[in-house]
Amino acid sequence: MTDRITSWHGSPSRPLYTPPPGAIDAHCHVFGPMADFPFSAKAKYLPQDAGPDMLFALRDHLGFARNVIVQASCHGTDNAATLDAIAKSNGKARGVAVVDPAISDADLAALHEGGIRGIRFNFLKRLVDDAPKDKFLEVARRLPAGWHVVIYFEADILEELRPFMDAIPVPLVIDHMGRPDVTQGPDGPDMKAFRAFLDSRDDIWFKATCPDRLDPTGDPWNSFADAVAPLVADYQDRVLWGTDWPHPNMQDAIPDDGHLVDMIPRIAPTADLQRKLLIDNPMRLYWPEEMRA
Ligand SMILES: O=C(O)/C=C(\CC(=O)C(=O)O)C(=O)O
Repeated sequence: MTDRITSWHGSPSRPLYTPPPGAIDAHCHVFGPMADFPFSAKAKYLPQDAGPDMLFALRDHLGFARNVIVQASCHGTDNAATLDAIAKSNGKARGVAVVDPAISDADLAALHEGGIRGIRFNFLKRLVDDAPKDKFLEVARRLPAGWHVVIYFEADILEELRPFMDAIPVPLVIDHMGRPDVTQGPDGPDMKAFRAFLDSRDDIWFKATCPDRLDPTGDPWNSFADAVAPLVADYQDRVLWGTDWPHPNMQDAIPDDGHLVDMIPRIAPTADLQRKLLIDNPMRLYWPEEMRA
């Protein structure tokens, strides 16, 4: 691994769709800057810098108000870059950390202070060397109050992960719907299995994200729109949306972020659905104190 890669669009279009005021991009990342926050020795990709200034400029360009920054695997379990971006956001960002499962309770509390509200378990073999379920469960059982667990896996291991996920005692948020094959359509086996999983607990949330990763037909990602719109309609109180900027590992098919935003009205066609997807749902997970006010 030598060359640093660029996986994001240099001049994304302005979306045709205007998000409602207060809209939240609930899945994005920061990379570095490397001089301040070196990448992990175990990183599977080495990106160019994509720090908080760039993220917040994109947020404004696309018409969003807040970000949820998810620790990317290239930073390993050192959450300093994510915490730095949250600290620079003037309260407009919160985050999801990746931790060493042996983390102390005091360090978890410090992450909470820094704006973290969940931890991520990544089961993609191309991104992480190992994913120790027993240790993950142990830390999931002692998270600060109100936190959740984000899980990233591909559709072919959903069933295998079920006993593990069933044992996690806090809400689950599934990245990119567990990467279904969207070309199977809304009633295909992958979507059916994911729906059965969602039906097993009412505290499983998911991100209706990443048409660029999931739809091989390419922009405008019609298969994604067809497969995902019914899921959003049927589980409208537990779905989130995000850009996935800076699109780790997408250097060979970089999406235009403006076009990604234009997917929103196709999967959430009414103002009511859009408010839930972009504001109410992410606020409940990441800024619950403002919901109670
Ligand atoms: O971030 C994503 O949405 C997806 C990723 C990267 C990733 O998860 C990570 O680096 O932690 C992927 O599929 O390569």
